[in-house]
Amino acid sequence: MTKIRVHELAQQLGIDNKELMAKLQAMGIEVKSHMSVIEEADANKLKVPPTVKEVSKEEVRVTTTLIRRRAKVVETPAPEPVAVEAAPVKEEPAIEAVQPAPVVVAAEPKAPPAPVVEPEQPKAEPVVEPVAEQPLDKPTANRAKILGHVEIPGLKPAEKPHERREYQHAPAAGRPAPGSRPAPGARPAAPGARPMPGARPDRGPADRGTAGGAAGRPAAPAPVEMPGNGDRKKGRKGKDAPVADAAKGAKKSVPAAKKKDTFSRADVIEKRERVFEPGFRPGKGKRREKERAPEGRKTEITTPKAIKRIIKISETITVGELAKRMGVKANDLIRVLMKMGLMATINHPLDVDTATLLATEFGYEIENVAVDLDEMMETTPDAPESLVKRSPVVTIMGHVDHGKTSLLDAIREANVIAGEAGGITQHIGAYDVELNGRKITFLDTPGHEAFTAMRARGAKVTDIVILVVAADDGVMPQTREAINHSKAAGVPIIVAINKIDKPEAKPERVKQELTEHGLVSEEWGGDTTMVEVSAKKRLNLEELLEMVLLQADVMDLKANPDKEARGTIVEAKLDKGRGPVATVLVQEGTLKLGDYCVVGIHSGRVRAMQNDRGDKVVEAGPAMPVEVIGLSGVPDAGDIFVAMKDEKQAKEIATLRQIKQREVELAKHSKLSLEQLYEKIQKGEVKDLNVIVKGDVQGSVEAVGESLRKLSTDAVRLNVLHSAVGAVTETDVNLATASNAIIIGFNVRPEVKAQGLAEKEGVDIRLYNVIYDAVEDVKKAMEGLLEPTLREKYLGRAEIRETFSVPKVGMVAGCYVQDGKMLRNAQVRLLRDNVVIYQGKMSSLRRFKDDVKEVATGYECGIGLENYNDLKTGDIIEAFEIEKVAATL
Ligand SMILES: Nc1nc2c(ncn2[C@@H]2O[C@H](COP(=O)(O)OP(=O)(O)OP(=O)(O)O)[C@@H](O)[C@H]2O)c(=O)[nH]1
Repeated sequence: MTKIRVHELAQQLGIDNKELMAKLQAMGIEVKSHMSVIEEADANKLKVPPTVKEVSKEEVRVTTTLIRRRAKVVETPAPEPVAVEAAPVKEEPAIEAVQPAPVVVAAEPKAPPAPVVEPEQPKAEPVVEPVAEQPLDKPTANRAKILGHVEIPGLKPAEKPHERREYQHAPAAGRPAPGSRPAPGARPAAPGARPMPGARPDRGPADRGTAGGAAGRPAAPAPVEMPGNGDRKKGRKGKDAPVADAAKGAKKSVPAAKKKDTFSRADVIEKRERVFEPGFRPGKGKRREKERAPEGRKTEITTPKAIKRIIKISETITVGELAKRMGVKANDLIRVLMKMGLMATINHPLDVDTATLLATEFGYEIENVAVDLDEMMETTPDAPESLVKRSPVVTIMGHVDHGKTSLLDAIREANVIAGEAGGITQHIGAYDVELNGRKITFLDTPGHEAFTAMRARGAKVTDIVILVVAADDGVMPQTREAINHSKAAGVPIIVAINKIDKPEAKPERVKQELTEHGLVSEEWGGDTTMVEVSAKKRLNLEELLEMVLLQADVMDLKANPDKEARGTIVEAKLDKGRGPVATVLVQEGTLKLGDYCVVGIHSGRVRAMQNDRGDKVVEAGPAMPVEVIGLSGVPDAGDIFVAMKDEKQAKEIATLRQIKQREVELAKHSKLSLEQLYEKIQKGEVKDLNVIVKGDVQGSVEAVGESLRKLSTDAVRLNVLHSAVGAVTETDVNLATASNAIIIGFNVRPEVKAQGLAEKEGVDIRLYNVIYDAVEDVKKAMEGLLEPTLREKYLGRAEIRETFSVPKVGMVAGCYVQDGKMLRNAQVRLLRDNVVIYQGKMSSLRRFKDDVKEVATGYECGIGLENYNDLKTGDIIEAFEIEKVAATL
């Protein structure tokens, strides 16, 4: 027998505890307090009054989330007590007991028996029936499942959440929802909860009736779907599952059905494809099958057309770029390269041969466009009859202060004064002088530096060199350099012995000294023309020019003026008003106004030209210097100028050159190093080993030079191109670049700029302080036996500005770091006038009073040298590290 506590019963009856206790006592039931327990049977007696003053609730849904409930007392005649009892106790009431409840109250345990809805009861059954008849179960279930997540534009916004909620609740159909317990409210609520079927005009009267019934009640139809849901499920459970299933199907089919009305088939397919089944695209008949067919097929590897299998490169290409162009992974290329014995990264530049090997592996071909470029620029040799005499181009060289500039000026002025075109002379880097109706072109950049720099760029401009030697000074270091540079370029020399007006002038002594350098005067039976001149007094200038013309005659200088012009840039600058301005020395052909041209990496069109006197000219023939306006950029001195008729071609070449320049910079490789020497000798690439020797004293320079010359073999001839006392200079590096030479420094160091240039140009500078080592290295390299070398890495240099004597420590130098950095414990060299006077270790490096690890450029510091005290102001301390470099033979 179940029992119930007094307060629970009081709560159920809606009276307070005391009232209930009084009632119980009146009935003869003993209770002590509200916690006392009474029999259920006794309790039931209390629950059945002759007339029930029932507290019911009137509910009004104010908004979708808010329901207003008002308690109201309904005086109703008591229905059969059984049904009343069943409500709270029975969990699964029979379908017969289901009372249509006023809406949501289904959740209330005290659902009132509702006569209000009595008339609707018979309509409750048919509600489900028409839904069950919907023939949408199978196909719609599928489609609904797929499309359920898709935004359905045809659906009213209010219906969407509704729809979704139903879907969510559907799986709970098997168990009684909590809200479903008060069965009485169940079924009639369902149609109200589901306005959609009801909304369909073809739903049948029952449906409409139900919907109408629901609408007739205070509760709004839409929000009440939850209990309705549960109720319907209950109904299904209680009666027959198929009906419920059908309901479920109907439920789910609703969007599908709706969609049918509002969507085009294409919409659905498009969505399905986008959201669920990329690749799904039903078509009509054969087309559909055709489109679907490839899905099943295996991926075919397509072979590019033959034309696409050719990859054009310009000298070099990086691994990454090659991979991209072949459409393969860079890693695959790297793997193949490793098999070929080359460890490469993605940015590693490959030369044409390697790229060809690699490309062949992947079925591609490499075409070197650079060759094409050369071909494009190539000129057909001129027919002998087309060649006409041209004037010679002269460069003046000589030692400092021997009078180069004075001589140039004197020649020019004399010429101007001589009544030539006159006017104000312009500095354009080159000028013409005339003698007896014949022209001579002088390059206005005296010294061998410019000469060699141009040569290093591949330009061969000068026909004749005038070597100026001061009669009072004789042959000096730069005189020797000039001789060597001219010889290396294979340019004939005419010697101008200057300053003969000076009383102390000794031209004979000069001639004597020159013979030591292989220049023997014609007077003495040699083949070198020597003219005694005075720039100051303008003595023998004409004679000198005559000699130049004579030499030109001997050389038989000719060019074809009747073709597109070719020349060399002598000078170039960016003019604020005129843009890039370049002086071109036309070497063959005739340059005309309006010609298109390509110069190095630039192209352009000749918009204006003027000569060295500032006159506008419309054309310039061979050996004529002319200032050109109209280039796209400022070229470098030494760049080759080529005129062409086709603008497109000019632009194309310039672009290709830009690409090539970039690639060459990437592939910066050394011109020739001792390590590569043997390999190159073996390949037959090197027949002459050119060496430049620089040393601290003449004796050692000669000794090194002589020892090296003796290394010449039948296979390789060793040429000492130039040897001199002093540091390795930029000019030496330029000479080495131009002649593919190696520089050997004996007890000297390269100048900072020379070091940088050598690195840029890939010139090998070898420094020694034992002659034997220098000679041995070259010998071993020639024999292919060069062992791993210890190569030093330059760190920086500091100038000694002051010296201090520190007790117990010795001499310390107050230094200023000019370049790079000073590192404590680095190896150092002490240079006085670029000659090494000490080599050892740094013992201390300080800034103010603190020991520091490193001092950068632009800072001052104190440096002490290990066991060396002979420090002087103006000396240079050079710091370096020794690294081991494996010979790459
Ligand atoms: N007496 C005399 N002095 C001359 C003669 N030629 C040049 N000089 C003087 O020598 C000095 C140097 O002349 P430059 O023409 O500047 O010599 P440079 O070779 O061009 O010198 P750098 O440009 O420094 O290499 C000047 O003071 C000239 O006046 C000459 O024929 N006779």
